[in-house]
Amino acid sequence: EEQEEDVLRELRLFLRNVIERLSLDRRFKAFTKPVDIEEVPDYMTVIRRPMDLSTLLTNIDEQRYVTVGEFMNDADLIWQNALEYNPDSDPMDRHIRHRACALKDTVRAMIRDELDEDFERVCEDVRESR
Ligand SMILES: O=C(C1CCC1)N1C[C@@H]2C[C@H]3C[C@@H](O)[C@@H](O)[C@]2(C1)O3
Repeated sequence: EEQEEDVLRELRLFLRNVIERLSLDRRFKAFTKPVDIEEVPDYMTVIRRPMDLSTLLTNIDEQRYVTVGEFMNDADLIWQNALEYNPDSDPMDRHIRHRACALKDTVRAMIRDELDEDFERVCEDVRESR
């Protein structure tokens, strides 16, 4: 009912704000758009579920996330894929993995610091009711 739509609208606003702030952080520029498969032809053979900040934003607007947990499952793909595709000891891979770890920690800190537990519980109740 209306109250459910109010909760989901507030969730979308919170998640868009998280992505906006991540996208402004220069460390995370490589995560803002899908990996260019012309530039990296084998990427799709290694990474089954590509993800990036712009795709997260599209998913929010398409109302795919009813809980923060569902959003986190996709957000985690961004850094997990980066660690998987860039595992080598060369400086470029290490640089990407450092930024991937920073992205992981930054998202978790934002959620821990800014998401009310009771609000997430209401979102989970909405999910269970559907
Ligand atoms: O994994 C990634 C992105 C970095 C975080 C996501 N890429 C795979 C390629 C390997 C490395 C160097 C360039 O070839 C560039 O195309 C990529 C992009 O970085």
